[in-house]
Amino acid sequence: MFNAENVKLGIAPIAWTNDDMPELGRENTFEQCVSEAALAGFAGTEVGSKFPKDAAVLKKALDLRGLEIASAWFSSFLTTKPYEETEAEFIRHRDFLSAMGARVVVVSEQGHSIQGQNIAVFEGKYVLDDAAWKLLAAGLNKLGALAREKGMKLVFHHHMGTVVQTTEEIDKLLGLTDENLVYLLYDTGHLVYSGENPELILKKYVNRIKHVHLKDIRPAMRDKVKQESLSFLKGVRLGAFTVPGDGCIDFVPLFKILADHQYEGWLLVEAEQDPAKANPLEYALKARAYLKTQLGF
Ligand SMILES: O=C1C[C@@H](O)[C@H](O)[C@@H](O)C1=O
Ligand SMILES: [Co+2]
Repeated sequence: MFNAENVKLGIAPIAWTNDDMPELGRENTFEQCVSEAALAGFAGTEVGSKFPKDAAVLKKALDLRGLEIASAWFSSFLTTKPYEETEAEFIRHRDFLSAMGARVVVVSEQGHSIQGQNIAVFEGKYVLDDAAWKLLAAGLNKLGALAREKGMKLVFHHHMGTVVQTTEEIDKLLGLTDENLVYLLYDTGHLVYSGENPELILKKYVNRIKHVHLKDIRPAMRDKVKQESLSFLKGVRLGAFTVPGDGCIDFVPLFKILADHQYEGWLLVEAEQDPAKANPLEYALKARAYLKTQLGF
C-alpha cells in the first residue's frame, strides 16, 4: 500500500465554513476548524477564508495544533480577463503558500463558471471554443512556470459547473498543456457527480496527479440535482457531497492505483455539506476512521 512517509492526510475547512456559501457554518471559527481537524487526527488542511492572512500568525496557530498547509484554492479567469490580472493575483497567492510550506497550488478556471450561480449545473455549463481553450492552456502553462520557480506544482481542479468538468474536457486540458508545468488535482466527488469514470481517469493520469481531494457522493441527492435541474450550491445544501466512506464511491481500487504508482503528497478529505446537518467534527472523525481502515494509517 502507500508509503506513509510520503503520503499525508488532511481535511479541508469547507466542512466547517463553506467559502462558496459563507452562511453555511458562519458560526464556526478558524480556531474551532483547525482544532477539530487536529483532534480528528489529520496532519494538514487547506487555507480557508477565515484563516489569518498573516503567514506568521497562521503558522503559529497551526504549529500549536501540529497542522501543515497542503494548499489553497486559486480562481483563475484566463478565459474572461486579461492574463496579467490573473498572473498578479497568482504570484501573491503562490508566495503566501510557499511561505506556508505548501508544495502545490490548486487552480480552477472560474471564467464562465456557474458553480456559484443559481443556474442548473448540468444544463447551464459553458463549453469553451477552440480559441478559448488555447487561451486557457497558454495561461496555465505560464502560471505553471511561475509555480515551478518556487519549486511548487500547479494542480488543476476539474470541477462541476466549470469549463473543465467532463472526461473530454480533462483530456483536452491535459493534452493542450505542458505535462511538466500543469498537473492534475484529482477530486473523486466531482468526477462521480459529473457521471465520469473515476478509475479510468485515475489510471490514465495517475503520474500527473499531484494532489487528491477525497469526496464521496450521496447518489440520491446528486440525481435530484440532475432531474430537477438544480444549481451546484443547491446540491451542496441537499447533501450531494459527503466524506469518503459515507457515500457510493468505491475507494478501494482508487487507493490501490495511487499506491501502486507510488503517489506522494496529500490525500485531503473535502466534503462540503451543511454543518448544521453534518457536524464537522463528527464527519471528520468518520472520515479519519474510514481512512485508517483503508490505508492502515
Ligand atoms: O476543492 C474545492 C473547493 C471548493 O470551494 C469547491 O466548491 C469544492 O467543490 C471543491 O472541490
Ligand atoms: Co475539491
